[in-house]
Amino acid sequence: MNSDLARHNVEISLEGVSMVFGKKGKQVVVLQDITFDVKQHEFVSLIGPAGCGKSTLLRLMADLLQPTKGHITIQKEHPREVHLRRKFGIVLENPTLFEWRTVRENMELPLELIGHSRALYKERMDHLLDTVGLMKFSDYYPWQLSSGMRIRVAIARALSLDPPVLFMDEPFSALDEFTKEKLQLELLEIKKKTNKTIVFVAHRISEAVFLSDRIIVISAHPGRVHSQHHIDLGVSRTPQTRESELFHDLTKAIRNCLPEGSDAL
Ligand SMILES: Nc1ncnc2c1ncn2[C@@H]1O[C@H](COP(=O)(O)OP(=O)(O)OP(=O)(O)O)[C@@H](O)[C@H]1O
Repeated sequence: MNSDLARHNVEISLEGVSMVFGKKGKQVVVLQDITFDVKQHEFVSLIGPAGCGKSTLLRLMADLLQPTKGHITIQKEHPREVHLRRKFGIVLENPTLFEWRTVRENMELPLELIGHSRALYKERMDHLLDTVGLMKFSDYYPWQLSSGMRIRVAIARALSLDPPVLFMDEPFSALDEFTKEKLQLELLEIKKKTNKTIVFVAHRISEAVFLSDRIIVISAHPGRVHSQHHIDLGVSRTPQTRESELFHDLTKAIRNCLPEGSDAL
């Protein structure tokens, strides 16, 4: 691919991004000189030792924080502009659902916030409910759902305005191993159906390898891009993919990049 074409495909771009927390005299440089691109429709995971700044990096991209230095663009625009036009969705760890609203009503919340008629979007909501496998549960309340189903509602809510980009911060970390693996497979299905660009803060190396097209390893103190790894496991990943030699080799290669004792195992 020539460089013009490669640039044309860029969805998110970070250039020389640094983040310093604290006031003068007691400043902590959390991220330093971070530069990378995320291509349209790519699934990119961030991984690194605890406290290296992965969530901070995601929050900078999602306009929840402003960088001390450097530039971030999404589709060549400032994240603020993109945020205002609701062109990305976010799913955080332990997402909050409104317990007095049904699954469908929780998903409709972003539409209501910008004054869209719910009736007009019924078809889209039906389609989304189908995409996340919750059609039969649309009238359930959050307290009637399993933890995995609650996360599926949060993903559907983040996609309700059909944004091209989805940011996810360790969305599965609180789930048991069985539910986590099921949700990872479902997320790949959702990705296939919706073709979103996804930036995902991963809890485990194996999770990042299973889900991603590319993994960016962040080193700590300060957080910098340590290395990037293309994950050539193809588009049709199944539970058997986790048993393959390539999967084990990729996981091992990334583990070897992380300092000993990192909790991202
Ligand atoms: N608003 C803030 N003010 C001051 N320091 C902060 C703030 N947000 C994050 N930090 C600090 O920045 C560092 C990076 O935090 P961050 O949550 O981004 O790391 P992380 O890699 O996502 O960690 P984990 O893997 O444990 O979730 C930590 O030392 C944290 O204490």
